Amino acid sequence: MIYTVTLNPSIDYVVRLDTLKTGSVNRSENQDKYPGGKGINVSRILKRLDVDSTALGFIGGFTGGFIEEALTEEKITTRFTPVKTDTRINVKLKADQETEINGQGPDLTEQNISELKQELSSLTSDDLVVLAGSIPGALPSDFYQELIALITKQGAEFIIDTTGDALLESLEHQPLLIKPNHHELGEMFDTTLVTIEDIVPYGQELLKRGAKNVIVSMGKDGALLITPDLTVFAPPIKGDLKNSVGAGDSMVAGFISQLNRANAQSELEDAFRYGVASGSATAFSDDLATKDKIVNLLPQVTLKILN
Ligand SMILES: Nc1ncnc2c1ncn2[C@@H]1O[C@H](COP(=O)(O)OP(=O)(O)O)[C@@H](O)[C@H]1O
Ligand SMILES: O=P(O)(O)OC[C@H]1O[C@](O)(COP(=O)(O)O)[C@@H](O)[C@@H]1O
Repeated sequence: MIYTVTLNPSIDYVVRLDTLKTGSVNRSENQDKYPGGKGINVSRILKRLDVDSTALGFIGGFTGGFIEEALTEEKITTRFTPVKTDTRINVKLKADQETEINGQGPDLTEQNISELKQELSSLTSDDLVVLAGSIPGALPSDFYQELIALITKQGAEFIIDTTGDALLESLEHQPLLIKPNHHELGEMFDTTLVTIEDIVPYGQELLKRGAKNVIVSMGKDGALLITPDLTVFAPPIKGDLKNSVGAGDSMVAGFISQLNRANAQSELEDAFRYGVASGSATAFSDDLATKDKIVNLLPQVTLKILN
């Protein structure tokens, strides 16, 4: 079974307007509300690709209720830990540029924390846990380390999609996949990465530190897959950008959807192909991508083997 853990879910409130004038009253053209948070997005795309998962995490208040209902409507299994304060609302402003305001996160009690850990207490070596997104301020910054200890003790695998020290500290526990974007990768090493030649050595460094596979996403400039046996570049697919929120999560989900854990080279290449199609399909959609959109883009994915 695949479990996704979203410690800090959100309603993504997408507001579309022509231009955004700060310091003035702006009128939106239209707006939408979507269940969000990185693990939840992974569960939503997996479902669309006919792969079941169970969504875990902290959820609370009327905003949490909206998310649970939306996921139930999409037939996604949830086993969220209920908390007293409201799940955050993240504001995504789509004007000539995309601007995001991501909220803090709910207050959590010791009881909430142990209930979430309890959900991870009966994993087996057949299970894969996706840890994705920011850690709410109410939790210690090394909270993912605590979850990783629980997961690996039971022989389950994990994928982690987060940033900074939380990501770097996870590497020695050999995540099956990590997927920083090139800005996040640069920040981790206190540098700026632009070209493929800049990025590859840092991706390889993440492998050396323990990651089993690394994808470095580069937004409209494509993506790199770096494994111990191959380095592959996927040039960007051309299309009209509608919404880049969730493109990275879609890429992770597309990749996972094709893994049957044999880890063969061709399997990783196919998984990467699905990842790229899923990321781009979401970038070209208002909400997360549909299966049709992903499958239609697959023939446009080209892979350039760099070694
Ligand atoms: N404007 C775009 N055009 C084409 N593909 C895109 C675009 N934005 C994102 N993608 C695809 O989705 C992937 C993930 O997007 P990215 O923005 O890098 O992730 P994140 O949301 O984690 O920052 C990219 O590597 C690319 O394959
Ligand atoms: O947990 P964080 O880092 O605040 O990110 C949460 C936000 O990221 C998203 O999951 C989108 O992530 P990506 O664009 O990286 O795929 C939104 O749904 C959500 O609002």
